[in-house]
Amino acid sequence: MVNILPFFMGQEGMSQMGVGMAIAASMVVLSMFQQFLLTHLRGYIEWFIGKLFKSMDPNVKIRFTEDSMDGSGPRNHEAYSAVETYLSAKCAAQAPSLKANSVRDVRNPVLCVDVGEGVSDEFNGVKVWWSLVEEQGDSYCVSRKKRYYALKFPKRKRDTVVGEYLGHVMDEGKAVAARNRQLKLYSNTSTRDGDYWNCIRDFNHPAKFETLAMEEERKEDIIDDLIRFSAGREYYRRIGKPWKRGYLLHGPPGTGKSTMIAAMANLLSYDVYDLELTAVQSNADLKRLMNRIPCNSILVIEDIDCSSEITNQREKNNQGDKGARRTQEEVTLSGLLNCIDGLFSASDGGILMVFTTNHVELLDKALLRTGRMDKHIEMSYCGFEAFRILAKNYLGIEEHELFGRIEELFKESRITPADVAEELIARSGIGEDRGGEDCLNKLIQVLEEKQREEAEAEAEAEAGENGECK
Ligand SMILES: Nc1ncnc2c1ncn2[C@@H]1O[C@H](COP(=O)(O)OP(=O)(O)OP(=O)(O)O)[C@@H](O)[C@H]1O
Repeated sequence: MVNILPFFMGQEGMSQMGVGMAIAASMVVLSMFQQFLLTHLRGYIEWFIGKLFKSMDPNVKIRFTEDSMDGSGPRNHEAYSAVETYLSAKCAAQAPSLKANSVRDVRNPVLCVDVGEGVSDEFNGVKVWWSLVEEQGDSYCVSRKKRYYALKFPKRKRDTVVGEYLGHVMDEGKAVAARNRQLKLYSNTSTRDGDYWNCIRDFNHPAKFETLAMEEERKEDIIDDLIRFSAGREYYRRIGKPWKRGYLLHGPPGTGKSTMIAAMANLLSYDVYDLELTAVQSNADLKRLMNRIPCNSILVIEDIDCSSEITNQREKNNQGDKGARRTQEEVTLSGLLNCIDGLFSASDGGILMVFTTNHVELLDKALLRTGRMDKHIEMSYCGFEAFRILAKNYLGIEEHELFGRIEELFKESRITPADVAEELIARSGIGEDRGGEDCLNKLIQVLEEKQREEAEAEAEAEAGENGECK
């Protein structure tokens, strides 16, 4: 192709055009440089101003992120959940806008603040402020929003907040979560391959200590003991003993032993491991089962006297009638004692053992001793104080003119709380619907009847004795 530009523009024109192009190019380079410089300078200035503001800010901020998107792993989520549960109680009272989250294995929905909302808290005189923040995800995952709880507190209180308050939030959050947990009931199953625990169902027994018919003072003593036990992490660590405690509930049938176990589980929020001793095949299987009981659980062995190998075995051994017969394929008293002694719980929580029997006199003394059965509770016939609780539970009656007569009768006749409950329950639609007063009159009749029977039995026994004497 022929270059015709010099023909039209001449040599001078050409050199002017070269200068123009050079100027244009340098303008472009300059503007690019300016843009580059400005962007970096702006970034630097922003960073500097941010730093300056931060250094002037009298508060410190800590983030608790929702999940491990930042690579900090599952422990991060544990802290987030603990904060959320801890704050749920504060939120209910303070936050204007709340969200209810349904959480797996938790009975009630967990309330939390809505995004952008906050709640305040106070600890040892230090006021702190919590808020829930939501941020857009990073460039790789823009659609995924990132959430975190931001804790703001005064810089000068850093030691108290970091050193004490955060530990308090974690402990309290975990404790609240444990309290709200859906309890489970487990039972042992025997197979050809050995024995194992089977979750039968959710444990939803409604029994509570408030509704348990028992003298107030004894109830308070038991509640106090249980609460001290469940909060005994430091105590058991200090004295160097496994975190476990044994209860023996003894008394006639229908005096509330099973009801008390349910009340204990509900009070402590412990799962229940109901051990059917007669179904366990050997000492080795028993040991395996016991070792699989997690902390924060109640191990229940009901009617322990009904296991023939367990009751007063030492006496039998001394007489030599059982020792020779015993093989490895059965649970023995010494096997049970070893398992109880070897039961070990981690420092995360305790294990409560509860044994029940209708015949405490049949139990071997080795089983009854402290360390195995630390607290013996006699569940006995219904007294007037216990009756008052039942009347309140079943009839909603706290005072009545018939109470005087009932009190007198309770002094003279023996009736179990289960039998009293049976008389009072009729009003709640089970059986014929009687009024509260009718129920009390019926109870009086039953008590009078019992009194008569007991008097007759006594008279007969006396007559028998006199006859023998003659
Ligand atoms: N102390 C009590 N307080 C409240 N209710 C009770 C009490 N004792 C018994 N009851 C009532 O009687 C029923 C039977 O009681 P429970 O099964 O707890 O007795 P138990 O002592 O375990 O009997 P068993 O030795 O036969 O197993 C319960 O469902 C409960 O309604």
